[in-house]
Amino acid sequence: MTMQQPIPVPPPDEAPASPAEAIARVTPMMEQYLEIKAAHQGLLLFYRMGDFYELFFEDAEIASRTLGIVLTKRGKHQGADIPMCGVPVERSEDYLHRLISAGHRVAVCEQTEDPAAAKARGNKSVVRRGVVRLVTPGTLTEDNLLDARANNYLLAIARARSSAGGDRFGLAWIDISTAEFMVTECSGGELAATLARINPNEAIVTDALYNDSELGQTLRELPAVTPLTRDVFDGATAEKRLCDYFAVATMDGLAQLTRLEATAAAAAVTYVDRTQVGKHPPLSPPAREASGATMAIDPATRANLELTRTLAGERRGSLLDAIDCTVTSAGSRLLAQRLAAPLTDAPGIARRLDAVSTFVADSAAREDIHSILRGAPDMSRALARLSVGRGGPRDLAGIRDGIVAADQVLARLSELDQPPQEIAVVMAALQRPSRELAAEFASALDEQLPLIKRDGGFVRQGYEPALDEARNLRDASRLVVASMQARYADTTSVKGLKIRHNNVLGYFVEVTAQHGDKLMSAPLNATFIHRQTLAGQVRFTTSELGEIEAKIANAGDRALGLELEIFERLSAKAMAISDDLRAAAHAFALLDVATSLAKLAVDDNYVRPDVDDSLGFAIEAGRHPVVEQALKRNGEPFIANACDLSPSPAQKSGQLWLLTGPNMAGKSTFLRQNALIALLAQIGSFVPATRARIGIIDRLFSRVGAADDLARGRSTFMVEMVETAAILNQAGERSLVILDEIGRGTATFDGLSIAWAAIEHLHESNRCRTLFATHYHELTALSAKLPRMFNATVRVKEWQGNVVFLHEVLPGSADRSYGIQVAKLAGLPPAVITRAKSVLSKLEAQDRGQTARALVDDLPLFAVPSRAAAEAAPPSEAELLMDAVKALHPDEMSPREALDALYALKAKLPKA
Ligand SMILES: Nc1ncnc2c1ncn2[C@@H]1O[C@H](COP(=O)(O)OP(=O)(O)OP(=O)(O)O)[C@@H](O)[C@H]1O
Repeated sequence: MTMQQPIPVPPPDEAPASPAEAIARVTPMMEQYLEIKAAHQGLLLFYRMGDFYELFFEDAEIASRTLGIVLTKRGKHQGADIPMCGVPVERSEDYLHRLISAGHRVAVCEQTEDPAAAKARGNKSVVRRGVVRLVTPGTLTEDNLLDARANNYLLAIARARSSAGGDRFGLAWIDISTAEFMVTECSGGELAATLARINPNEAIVTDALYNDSELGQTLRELPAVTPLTRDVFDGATAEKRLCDYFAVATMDGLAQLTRLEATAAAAAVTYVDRTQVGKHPPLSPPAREASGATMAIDPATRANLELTRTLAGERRGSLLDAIDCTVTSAGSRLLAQRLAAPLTDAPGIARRLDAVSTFVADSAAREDIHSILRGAPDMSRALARLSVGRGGPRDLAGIRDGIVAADQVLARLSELDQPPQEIAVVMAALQRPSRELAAEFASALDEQLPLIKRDGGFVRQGYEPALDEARNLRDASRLVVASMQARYADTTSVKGLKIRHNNVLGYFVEVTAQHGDKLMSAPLNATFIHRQTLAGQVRFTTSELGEIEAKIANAGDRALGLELEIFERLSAKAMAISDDLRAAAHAFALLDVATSLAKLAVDDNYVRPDVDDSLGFAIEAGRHPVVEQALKRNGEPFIANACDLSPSPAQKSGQLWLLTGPNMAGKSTFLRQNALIALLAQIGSFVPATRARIGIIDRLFSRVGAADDLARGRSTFMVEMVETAAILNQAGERSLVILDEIGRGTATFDGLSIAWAAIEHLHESNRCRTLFATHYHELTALSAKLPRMFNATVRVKEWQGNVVFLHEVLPGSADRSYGIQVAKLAGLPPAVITRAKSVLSKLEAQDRGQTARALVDDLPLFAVPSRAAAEAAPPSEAELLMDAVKALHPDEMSPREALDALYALKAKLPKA
């Protein structure tokens, strides 16, 4: 989060009295600057001066640091130098992008009058300036400031305090680049997961919330948080502000919002209004997201499962990257949205799966649609730019091409036999935009279009007679200038005479210095009026040239004016049907997602999952979508594994699988793959398995791997425990819980005890479907008492003292971890390996398993179904000695190690 300190603004009416104060006098320009800056505290002010945006004071220091540009000085303020830096207007978007990415907000201040008009008011008048827009991370529309494949959400968070049942939060999020507008309400406990799902680029909150000690931590996880005054979050005026924005008398017809949702929604539109300064980007009416409609996934789980980014922060290697075969930016955004919010209603999931199935079955249709979509433009972002006056001719062309593509897609879809519901909805949406509009745009727009409208040159010849006439006049006059040049060269006998143009003199006659005098003397000086003498050239004008120049300028201005008028007219026509265009754009995105998931299913051999309201979870031959692709690239196979956490008829709750197995065997992969398969199923995707039946999962939890969170002052173990606590406190019967090696980060017995107690809690209280991987083999003994617990292990083979990983998950439990073999593979020095082996054999001789079995018997919590096998007698000294000799590998020992081992063995003998 970034915040700026206010800069010192001088008292306005202070008249300079002493010489010192005279030095400190504020220039009129600085006075204007400070006034504008004072109204935009917390933002960097881009102050337009000619071809540059200048930044002053602390703004200049921040910008020069962030952008790596030179910090200079300009004049003095209160006796001190004013730090300054500037960015050229031409390249300002680049700089804006970097400032926004660094979490800053920028107020763009333009000259709002012609400098000539300011001069006319008096010599010392400053050109009027005003802020034309605020550029903030959550309110961007420019293509090059946005990531085409991700949504750019602004999120407003409103809180209702309650002493009784805990705080409630109203959330409203808007992507002004696509007009999406969503609202929801959640409890304090659900806030972190909801924020992680929405993944906003900027959040706005009240000052009070911003400074709240409890929430501060959660907010700091967000990329940018902007505190605003309370009036923006005023519940009493919320409805009115929403009505004003949507120009309706009541919101009832648009959306049914709770008061808290309306408060957040009103705050969001108020902020949009403020940042766009007077422009009014159209938004869809706020759509209410029912709570519980999507799978809750907390931030740690999202990060651990590497859904959209890997733990290293890369898109490559994430689940999204592995499954994204979309061909349009809007499709890619929709897929990311779906992955962030898997559904929890089985019929909704089935509708999505039906659409995917259609294109799995019909490869030709899938490929045809993909190739049409590949060339289709991003209509929703084009519309958004047009709506705030930042659109260009290519945005109009985008809409034209979008409608043409809609026709092509429709033609192809109508060949399908009985399209399923989602495709029928897509077809209906594609029919909506007016075909006449596309035809008109096609006749109005040229083939080659400039990026910006400012210089004209985008309307097709023949579209508007008045424009053609003005253009002809302008071009004919240019020809006249060319013929004048020939005539003047002739009459003056100066062969090299040229007629040129620049912005200061306009059209002028130019000769080399040696001919200057000739034109300045009679009789030629009656025609040629001297304007400028440079080192090598002399410049003149003539009254005839002046006249023709006026004609050219007039015709040019008129042509440009007409073109801009046409642009506005076409743009208004597009805006008038923006709902239809947006519906068609969304339909493209839906189709892109359905066809690309079908492509993925076919290419990677996925199967349609059965998703229902049971508590079942049965995967046959499941695979990890990301690891499988990585192995495939190296030509290696992925070993498929089954997993069944379904409740048995006798036991109504899901099973808990305890997975033991050597290091590197594939435990983490197995755990994650089952979570990812469930997630894929609930976004409506086929899954990497030969069969999958999944009862809706409402919350997904994972504790996988461990990372320090030093920024938050938490050690690895603390992070692990905080995440485990969240799971034990929140998981319910419909949750899926993935726990990987909890308790690993502390002393063995502490860790074992925590893991032990956590398993009991999950089994008895949470009763959720659970996968639990561990190296504490003692825990397998718990299956004797916990009827829904099932032991599974990953198989390895020992071969010539080495371990071979088979990656097969089977019933049973591992007896050892092969940690030393893995360490050997990793290249630990042989001496260390040998020593570790002898330490291990000693430790193993103490047999922790006994303790575990004893504990199982002693548990006060549960009834013991059957007594465990009688405790084995402790090993004799002779047995210990034999174990130690067995652990020796003479071939791998140096003479020195062998000697040490001999001494060690001797030391083990009972003292005589
Ligand atoms: N089913 C599989 N088929 C093929 N290769 C696999 C499979 N599962 C895992 N692997 C490979 O084995 C490597 C190790 O897997 P993983 O990290 O899941 O092991 P682990 O048992 O969790 O190890 P540790 O206990 O040391 O954390 C993976 O990076 C992957 O390349």
